Amino acid sequence: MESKNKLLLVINPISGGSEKEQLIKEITEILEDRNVVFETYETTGKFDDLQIRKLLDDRNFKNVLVAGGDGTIQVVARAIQNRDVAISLIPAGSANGLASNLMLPYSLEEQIEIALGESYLMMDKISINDHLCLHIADLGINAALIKNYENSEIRGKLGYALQTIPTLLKADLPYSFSLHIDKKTTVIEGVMVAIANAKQFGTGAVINPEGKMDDGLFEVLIFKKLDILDILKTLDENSYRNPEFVECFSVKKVSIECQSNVSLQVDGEFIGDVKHVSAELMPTKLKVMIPKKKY
Ligand SMILES: Nc1ncnc2c1ncn2[C@@H]1O[C@H](COP(=O)(O)OP(=O)(O)OP(=O)(O)O)[C@@H](O)[C@H]1O
Repeated sequence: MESKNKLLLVINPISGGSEKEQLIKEITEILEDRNVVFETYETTGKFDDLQIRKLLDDRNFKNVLVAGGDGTIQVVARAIQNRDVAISLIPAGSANGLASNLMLPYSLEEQIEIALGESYLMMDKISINDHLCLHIADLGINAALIKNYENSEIRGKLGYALQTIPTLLKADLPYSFSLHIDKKTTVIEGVMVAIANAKQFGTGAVINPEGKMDDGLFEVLIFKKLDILDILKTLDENSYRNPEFVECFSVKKVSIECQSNVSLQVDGEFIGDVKHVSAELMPTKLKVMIPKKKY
């Protein structure tokens, strides 16, 4: 009785700090115009993954269209687990890190066309200290900045900017990391270790130019110092990377020990201050709808 192509629209009403009434109205109009059978679920911030999982199991949806930020995409990906259900995106968060890697068009019409299209990517998933990572996690100065931002009153880009100097002053740089890869241990000093499935942060900084989200590998990048020129180069994907600034390993698994507690963030969410990080490719992938031209 249920249509195989029925779509579940998941909307986060608070993501990106913007009202969603107009967005819901526009999405609804486009889907109705195209005779798409769909249901809408608005997140509440509580047990959303369980609620969405129940909807997927009860109603046989094959596609979930997510209007939200990276946190909302995470919730939906956790609900999907290893089910044969695709995820498609309408970027509506504050940073939209994952969406920025998929080269999605700006227009809502085109985003929905991609959601209803045929092109998809089987995206790798990483488990990091038992947290799902789809995009980029990091250990060090960027995660410390996210922690301080989350504890501060001022939101948005200004909020981040205001936390930069105090974060740098408080940080005990450089950190000392021991990386264990394929039974080999490398001890290295740096300001940040990134564990990256994708190429770039939502800000546009391309920290992992070699990154491919469907190659069965992820990158571990050790940023050795805070060098403004080298940081600026990350804004240009093709620029030369100074090996004194960043070192990169492509892996399926890594464990990292820190000499003292270091901040960890996963897909933009601060996780905690940790001494140990264990990251491993998960056995299942996530089907993500993408534009026809390869991302
Ligand atoms: N109805 C709701 N009320 C309050 N919080 C909610 C609601 N629905 C979802 N959330 C919260 O929204 C967060 C996810 O937001 P998301 O990352 O998608 O957007 P964002 O604008 O990028 O967020 P942030 O600025 O926090 O990164 C989760 O912490 C989730 O618990």
